[in-house]
Amino acid sequence: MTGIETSPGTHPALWPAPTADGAVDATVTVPGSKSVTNRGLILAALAAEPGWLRRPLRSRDTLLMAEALRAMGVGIEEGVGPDGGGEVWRVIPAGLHGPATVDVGNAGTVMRFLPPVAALADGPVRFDGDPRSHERPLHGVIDALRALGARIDDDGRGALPMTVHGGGALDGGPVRIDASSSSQFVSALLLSAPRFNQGVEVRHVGAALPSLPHIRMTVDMLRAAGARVDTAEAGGERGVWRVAPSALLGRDLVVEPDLSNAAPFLAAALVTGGRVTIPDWPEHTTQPGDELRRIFTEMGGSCELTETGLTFTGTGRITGIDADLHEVGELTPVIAAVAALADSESVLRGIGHLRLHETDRLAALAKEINGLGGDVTETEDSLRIVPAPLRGGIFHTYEDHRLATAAAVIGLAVEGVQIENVATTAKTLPDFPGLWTGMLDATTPSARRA
Ligand SMILES: O=C(O)C1=C[C@@H](OP(=O)(O)O)[C@@H](O)[C@H](O)C1
Ligand SMILES: C=C(OP(=O)(O)O)C(=O)O
Repeated sequence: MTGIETSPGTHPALWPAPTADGAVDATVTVPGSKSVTNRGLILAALAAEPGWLRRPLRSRDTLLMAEALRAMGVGIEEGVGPDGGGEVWRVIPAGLHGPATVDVGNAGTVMRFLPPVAALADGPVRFDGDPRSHERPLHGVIDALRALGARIDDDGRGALPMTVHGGGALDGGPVRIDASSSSQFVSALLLSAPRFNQGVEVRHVGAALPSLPHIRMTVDMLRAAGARVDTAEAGGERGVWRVAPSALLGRDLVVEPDLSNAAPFLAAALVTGGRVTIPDWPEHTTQPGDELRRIFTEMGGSCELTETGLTFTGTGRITGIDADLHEVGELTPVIAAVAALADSESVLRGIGHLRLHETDRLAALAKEINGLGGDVTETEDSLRIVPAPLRGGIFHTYEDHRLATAAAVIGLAVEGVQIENVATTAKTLPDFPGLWTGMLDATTPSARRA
């Protein structure tokens, strides 16, 4: 399938993935949600008054977002809350200015959510990022912004690098886009739309739209900031979202833990027959990671949501799963890792769009799990994972944070897994190796398996 190439002998640092010598029994405080933090930053930057983000995620993707907004004139002060209770960012909106340059890294949220903001700036904003950012689809945002009145120079591929020539305002209005390759096209247009002269009406045309929970997150956060949004769920047309022009409120937003980044830790409970508690798991949330409760329960564990958080308990026995992950695609790598350790076959469906994520995740997962002796086959939009005895070896990660955390899950049960460039986890999870070894250190001898 799509070529995932590795050149022998050029491995950036290899991290020996720790094996678990017993059942984990730990409480793991997972840092804030990437998706909530980056939406929170945009909405606060576009508001009519200052706002706060409490417990924001401080990782590569969110720092790139903050830096880009600062480059356009927004004030973002990073500090500690008055009660000493964790990090707080104060966001002070200001007129949006160009010329500015934006480094998007390999952050989908930065490369898609910021061009509509840049269209409101009063000068040119140049966008560029990691080599992979040139390959990730952006046409939905570029074409839509042009249709809504923006001037954009790109090289004609509908991808980065590009310059958005902000004109100080944008007409807005109705627009049709094909967002089947990324839900972030829709979220991008909706987030800035209260500041467009006519708001926006986005109509998705094309094949099925992935990651609907992330669009719900956009809609919920817009409404919480005072925007008026019409959706199919509120009685509107299917595949159509309308945002009215309005001022946005400055909020005091507490960022939820990143439930997708809780995945490897919950998986550790499943794989080792142990128990992991994630504090502050929200009772209601739009984060796709909430689906892990159902998915990992089906794979053999059980979970309990209490005031302390979510406690997930495994039995040490893992059952394969047949699951459509179209709406929760970013959970796939860790679920695939667990499936590779299961005692029956798994099929993960509806995930063709993952070929356009940080790397081609279907090709990368198949190649790397098979490199350890696994039996994974890909179709254009699915993975079939058949149990097979795994052995140690190098797990390449292709600068994909979720490939690295997936490898760590396999490493719990398989001796000698070496993870290439584990530092790539910093895209969304600061100090993953520290959190991971901390979880394993907290394994109590009484909880260890015989
Ligand atoms: O809006 C968001 O915060 C996200 C939407 C999803 O993107 P796609 O729809 O491109 O999969 C998800 O995979 C990504 O990690 C975060
Ligand atoms: C797809 C992902 O990220 P991005 O926001 O870069 O699209 C992800 O985090 O799994």
